[in-house]
Amino acid sequence: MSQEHQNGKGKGSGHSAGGSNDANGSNAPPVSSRPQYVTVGSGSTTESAARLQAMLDTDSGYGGSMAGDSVQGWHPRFTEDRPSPAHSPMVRGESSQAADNERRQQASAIHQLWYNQHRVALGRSINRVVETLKSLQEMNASWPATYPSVQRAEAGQTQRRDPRPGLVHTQSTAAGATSISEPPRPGSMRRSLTSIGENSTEAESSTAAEQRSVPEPRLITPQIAQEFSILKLDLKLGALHQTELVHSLEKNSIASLLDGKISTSIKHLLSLRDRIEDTSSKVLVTGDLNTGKSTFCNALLRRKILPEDQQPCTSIFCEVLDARENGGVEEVHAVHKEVIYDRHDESTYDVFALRELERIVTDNDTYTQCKVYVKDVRTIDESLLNNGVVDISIIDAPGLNLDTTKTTAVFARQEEIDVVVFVVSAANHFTQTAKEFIWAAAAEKAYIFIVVNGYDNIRDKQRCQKLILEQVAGLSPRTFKESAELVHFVSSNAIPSAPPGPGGNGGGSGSASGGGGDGPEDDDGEPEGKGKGKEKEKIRDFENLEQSLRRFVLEKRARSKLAPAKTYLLNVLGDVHTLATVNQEVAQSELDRVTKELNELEPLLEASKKAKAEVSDDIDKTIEATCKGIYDHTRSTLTTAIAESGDEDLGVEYPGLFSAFQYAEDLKEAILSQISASVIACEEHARRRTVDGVSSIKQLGLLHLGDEYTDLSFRSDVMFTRKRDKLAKQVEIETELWDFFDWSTIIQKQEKMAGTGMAMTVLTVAGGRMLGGYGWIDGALAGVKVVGNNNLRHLIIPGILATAVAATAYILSQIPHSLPHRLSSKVSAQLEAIDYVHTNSDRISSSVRKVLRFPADNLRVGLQRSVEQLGTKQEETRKVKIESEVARKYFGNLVNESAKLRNTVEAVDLEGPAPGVAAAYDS
Ligand SMILES: Nc1nc2c(ncn2[C@@H]2O[C@H](COP(=O)(O)OP(=O)(O)OP(=O)(O)O)[C@@H](O)[C@H]2O)c(=O)[nH]1
Repeated sequence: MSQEHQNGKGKGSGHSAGGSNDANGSNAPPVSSRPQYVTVGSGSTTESAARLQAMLDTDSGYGGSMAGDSVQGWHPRFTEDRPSPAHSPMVRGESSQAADNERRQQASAIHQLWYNQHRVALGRSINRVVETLKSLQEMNASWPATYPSVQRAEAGQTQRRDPRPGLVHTQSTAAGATSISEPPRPGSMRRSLTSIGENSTEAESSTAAEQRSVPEPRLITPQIAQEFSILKLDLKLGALHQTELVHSLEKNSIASLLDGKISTSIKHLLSLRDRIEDTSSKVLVTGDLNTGKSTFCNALLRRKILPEDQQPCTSIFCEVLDARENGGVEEVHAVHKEVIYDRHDESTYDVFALRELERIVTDNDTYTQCKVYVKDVRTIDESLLNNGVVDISIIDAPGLNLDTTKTTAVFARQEEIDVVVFVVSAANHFTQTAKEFIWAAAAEKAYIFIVVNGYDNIRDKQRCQKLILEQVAGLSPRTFKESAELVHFVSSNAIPSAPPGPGGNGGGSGSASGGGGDGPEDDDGEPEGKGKGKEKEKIRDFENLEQSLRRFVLEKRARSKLAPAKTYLLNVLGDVHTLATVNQEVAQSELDRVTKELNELEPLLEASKKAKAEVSDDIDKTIEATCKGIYDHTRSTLTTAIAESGDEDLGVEYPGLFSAFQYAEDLKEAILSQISASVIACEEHARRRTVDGVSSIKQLGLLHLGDEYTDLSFRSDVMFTRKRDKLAKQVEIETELWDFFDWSTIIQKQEKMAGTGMAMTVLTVAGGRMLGGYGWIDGALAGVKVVGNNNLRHLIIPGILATAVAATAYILSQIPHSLPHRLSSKVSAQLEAIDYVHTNSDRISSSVRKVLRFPADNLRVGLQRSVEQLGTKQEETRKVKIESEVARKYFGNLVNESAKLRNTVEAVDLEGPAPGVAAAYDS
């Protein structure tokens, strides 16, 4: 019974790529660009089927319903080389078969509708999640997201802080927030202990409780860290624990790792989107060596296509596809090693005839896999390769052994593999390799279709079933739960098959007709009727398997095709939700922190600005007042010192007349050194005032700058060392003879004495004034008057002499009294001439000003810097505040958005049966 290729025949509306072998899909569909549902069968579509068809046209997800969304629409490539299949001709004719066909059509249409609704919903969700992830990536670039990390309870470490630009930034989390309401995660996420000691049920004494170190509050519990499934960072660097690594890595490194994870996730989501848009499905048949995998595939195809042997022979992956995908030509494409197969690029494979397959399959040095294009000998009602809804290819994998297990596991993990059929020998049960493979595959695929082959060899069939099912329960509980559908006990070699040649037709659709030539011998030696009965039973069992497999592939396609997308979406959304929640908290705590910081900064800055202005004024005033005080003090001190220098006891002994000049020199020196001493005293005074001044500036600095104030070392002893007063050099006074006569005193005394008696005058001159006074000449003249001229003539000479002697003696005796005054007056006059007092006062006060200005300027600079620093800090904090506000808003929205998206994705119910489908197939 060969299958006819019926392009456009018997279709409600044409298949978009019906009859087109154009690889590029250039043959646009005649009516709409969307592919349309293929009505199969006799062509007699009923009203209800037509209605369903119409629904599919409007809500197929291939076009209309997707329009307006950014969901990727129909891809022409998915229809390429996929002509509509022929339907089984009506043999039984008439009503019962027509009703049967219609029922199947309806079931298929309903299923397609149901499937498409879910597909569109998931497609939309994928797009939204991709957009969400992209925005998260952008946010992560501008505001490095905090990756949740676990604080180890036993470590009791203080939370580490991570520097944000210019400011200290909380790395992990805000203290206090101890938990996050985490939505339930998909899958069987196991909750582990939250921390050491938390599960301790032992009673503890109150003292122990007091002494026990309280673990720091944690925002991220270990469970949450564990629950990261997609965006979990793979931090396997060195011997550090993951959480320690999260802490030890810089925040930006974490952010860039996260960025990489997000990119990978986006890529995967896009490939998942392509995958759910794809109408093709792949079934991987695998199992232990020689368990009858090839025999089983051949039985499914009802043709002896794949080589069967009693010894292991399949060494490469053989993918059996409908020949219509190869322009209707039956042939083998043996794919070269390490190339990606492209049917349109012959350099990627070698072409062989079907009969050469056995040789290729055993020659595993040249090829890694081959594509076997075969014509389907069965109608679409029975065919597994093409059934009008989906194109299925069957992949016969090499038997599992040390060399192939890994390859097959990798193969099974491929996204294109919708169903893994595991063939196990009824006699040998599951080997260790088989168990390991199923464990691994079950984690990936959730359901495994198990074929227990060679059931004909088993005598105690019930025991075999029991033992196998027990093992399945342990290996894949979900598969076990649906074992009626997913675990089948069959004898593949009992299925009649056609030879491999072109157009070969083996058992055909009427396979229930009984065992063909390839059927096993009735080795039980039982009567023929009973033997035939057994054969029929084997065929029925196999047909049941086929129906289940079709259901599994078709009806539960949603699970195999859409479930990975749903699971992945839920996982990624769960991760995004966790990240968003954590980062919302972090952004909030960051915002609180910077807001507080800003509130504190503002008055600080104001105070700093005010202090800067005030302190600057204060300092200036203090310096000026100090300098003025020092100037005045110096001036008055020096003036007094100079004025009184003659009155002081200068400590110079009068050595006598003969050393009068020396005496004058000594006196001069003593006067000068006395003045110098008072200069030094003034300097000392100024020094003390300067020390006070410097110290008060320092106090101001400490008051306004605190620790920021840099104290300058001030050495008061160095003051006035460079510009010393060189008084001796400035004053040059010659001692003159007249200096020894104190004319002013003499004249003064003479004035006082005027008006007294002559005798007294003479006596005075001769006696009393001998000791001092300058009026001796007047006295002498008065004496002349008294004595008379004659007497005078006798007296005059000796008198004059006596008087002169007396006067000289007097004058000389007055030297110690008169000379200091005289010299002091001369020094004073000369010092006045050189403006000595002012110069020194100015020198000292200027020096003080200079010294005080140094710390004052330093303080001013410090205050200026403080204002600038506070200003910069305020700017940065404001920036961080804005960033944190944006981040908090963003992550807050992301929390809601991810939760909403999760609800949408969770609402896509792939677990329940497609409406009406089960009933349609229950026959
Ligand atoms: N009795 C019995 N023999 C079977 C059954 N299925 C397959 N065989 C035989 O088991 C042998 C191995 O079958 P294959 O299909 O080559 O096994 P395989 O698993 O494909 O082998 P490799 O891929 O090479 O590992 C063949 O001789 C088959 O005829 C069955 O259900 N019952």
